[in-house]
Amino acid sequence: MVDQGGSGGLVRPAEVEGRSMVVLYGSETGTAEDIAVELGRVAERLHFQTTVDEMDTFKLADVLRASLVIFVTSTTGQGEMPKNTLKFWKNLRREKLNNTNCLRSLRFAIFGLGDSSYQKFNWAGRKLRARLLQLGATEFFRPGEGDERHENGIDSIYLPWHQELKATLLADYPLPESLSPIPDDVLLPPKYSLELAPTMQRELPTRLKASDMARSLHDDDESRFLGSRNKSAALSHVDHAPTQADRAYEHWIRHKASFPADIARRDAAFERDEPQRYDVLDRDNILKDDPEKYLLQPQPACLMESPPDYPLPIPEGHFARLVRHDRVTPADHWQDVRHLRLQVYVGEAIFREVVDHSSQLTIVLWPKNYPEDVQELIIQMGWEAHADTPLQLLSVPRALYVDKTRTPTLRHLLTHNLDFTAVPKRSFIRYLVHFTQDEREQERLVELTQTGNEQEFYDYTCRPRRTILELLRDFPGVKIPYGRVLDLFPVIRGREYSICNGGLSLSRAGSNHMLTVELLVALVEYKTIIRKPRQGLCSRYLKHLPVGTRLVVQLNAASGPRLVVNLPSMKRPMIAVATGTGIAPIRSLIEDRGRAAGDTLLFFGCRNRAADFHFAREWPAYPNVKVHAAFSRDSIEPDPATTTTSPAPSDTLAQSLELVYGAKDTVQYDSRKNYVQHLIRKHADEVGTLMRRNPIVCVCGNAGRMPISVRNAFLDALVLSKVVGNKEEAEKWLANPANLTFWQETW
Ligand SMILES: Cc1cc2nc3c(=O)[nH]c(=O)nc-3n(C[C@H](O)[C@H](O)[C@H](O)COP(=O)(O)O)c2cc1C
Repeated sequence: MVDQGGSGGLVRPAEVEGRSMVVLYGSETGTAEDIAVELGRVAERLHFQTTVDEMDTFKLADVLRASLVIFVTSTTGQGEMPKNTLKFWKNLRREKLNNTNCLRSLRFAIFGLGDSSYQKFNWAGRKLRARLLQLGATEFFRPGEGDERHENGIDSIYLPWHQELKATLLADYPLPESLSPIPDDVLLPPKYSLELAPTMQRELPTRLKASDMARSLHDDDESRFLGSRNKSAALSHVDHAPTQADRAYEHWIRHKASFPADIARRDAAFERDEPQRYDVLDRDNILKDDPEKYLLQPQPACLMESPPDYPLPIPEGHFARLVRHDRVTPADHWQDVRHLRLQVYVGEAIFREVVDHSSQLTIVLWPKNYPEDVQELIIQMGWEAHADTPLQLLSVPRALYVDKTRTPTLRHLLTHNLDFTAVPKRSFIRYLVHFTQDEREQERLVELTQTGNEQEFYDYTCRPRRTILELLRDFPGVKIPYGRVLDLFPVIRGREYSICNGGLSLSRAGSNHMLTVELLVALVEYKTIIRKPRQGLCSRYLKHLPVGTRLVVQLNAASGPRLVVNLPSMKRPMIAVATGTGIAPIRSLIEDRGRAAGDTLLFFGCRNRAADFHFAREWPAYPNVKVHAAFSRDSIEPDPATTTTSPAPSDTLAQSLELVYGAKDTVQYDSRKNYVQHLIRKHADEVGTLMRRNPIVCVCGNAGRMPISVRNAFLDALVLSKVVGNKEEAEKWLANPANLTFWQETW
């Protein structure tokens, strides 16, 4: 019988004086964090007193207290440090530390994670390492650089690196004779823990327990209100009786710091109202202001029971409500793209900032799990008896947002906080060996994670994008103790999207300090060898999200320079390149710059004119915006400048490039394709004219090849339009910030 709390029969690391390890990570989407946690486990097995945490939680002085420090960081943006390292990194870069040798007592190792399709491969790790060495720190082990592009992903480099690290640690920091390392097959105590709440606490939320998980937020808050009213009545014998709706609403507001109560009261009417379903058609310019509404298909029917829209206590979060949800690509198109509109309460300060400055914003949404998936997992694991019992959380991962004013249940954590539809990591599978009595299952789980079987592990997990829930279905003997869920399951992370509107369309509903934020989201769906279509958690969540759903979101400034700061910046010419949903931040910029903006050249790439030429009907409303669209799957349209006896337009271009470069193979030019880079070359004269006028140049869309091809096309266009004489000069010209302001947002 597996111990459900999961705390029996554990071996703890011994306390050896002066033997301590700190593992600090910087991570955007959890990969580096996972590796840091695994390295922490390695250190614990070698009896180091170990701490694993985000870089930003540590001061330099704290770092110096540990005998050894391992840094694990991914690279984000264009060679940038992850968000949760920025404070630490800023401290480390202070000028006054230069030439002080202040880190001479620090002994460190570093593992960087990156993707070699980015120009600045692993730059975060490299920058960090260079600075640590500059400040006198000593590297006790060679640096590692994992590459997502490698055949087996980061593991191809990480696995041998961490084996070697382990051997180095044992050799250079030997254990006292009385101690030996804790073997890999022995279970360590959980890092995070929870237990059933004491009976008194359990009694308070019984009304919550009894209610259905799919209830609305109002019901939920009402229960919470009634729960807390019972509690205060028991304590003070005072029982007020305001209307339930008012109390529930007040309760909701008071718990959310970023939403000032006075604004909340004023906006109470909005909260109670149904979302407006019909346009007032006699409003001026309704068709012009909202043209996309009249092109779209009806909102898809919600086929699944939605997760409850309980608001998570997200730091610096804002309340939002989904007010429109449309699929914008035809049902038979390969890609399901959604246009969402949210009303977001931001408070006066942020509202002013957005109105006064630009809307180069991103929005972060936290997806949730569907009740039917949660129920399946509960049954599969045999957690029915405890699923709705209030829990006491003793220690939780940093990114787990739970409302401290209530005792959550296991079902609540599985719905709102834990991601069991993620692809299982190796450490997860290794853990499971302890939780099945079936020898064949144990054998198979060990086999999957053994050194040398990386290919098999990838074939089972990453390639088919098998989820944790599916893996658990394959191993019915595995029964994870509920006490281990925080240790085993990854935390649901927010997903960041560029907003796709700006200017007045963002802030016109401004009387209540409410922004109307639009998103253009391509739902991620894969076909793999597993028959069931694969979906990312957020895509699955968004796909069925009904209008009216309430969410808590974060708004962040997008990376890179502010492009619309004053009138002169709006009057600057702009060359924008976007592919697919990369048009989102560009549309936002175009709306911000308004109709009197400087000349704008937009190169847009998608598959078909009819299916995914997003916002096509809006562009003619902007007199200074000229659009060149490349439809990669439509046959190339005939160029009126050429006759049937002339070479195809692309061939003509190839010839002119040959003239410039002297030989065909010196340019990466594919004469039979129709992508944005080909249009940039084709319209080199227009590009050159704007390039001469100190433009803003933006590239948004897929990471990987696209930005590199676009850059090459710009180099060619600079030569073709005679801005410079040759490609070397073009390289220098493009790199000089005096010639242009460059902004890239790729993902
Ligand atoms: C938006 C974005 C930007 C990225 N930029 C870079 C980059 O400039 N250089 C690089 O080597 N890798 C880059 N990567 C790859 C990540 O570093 C890599 O996927 C890593 O495994 C992510 O780890 P994390 O989940 O801990 O953040 C980028 C990934 C994303 C999603």
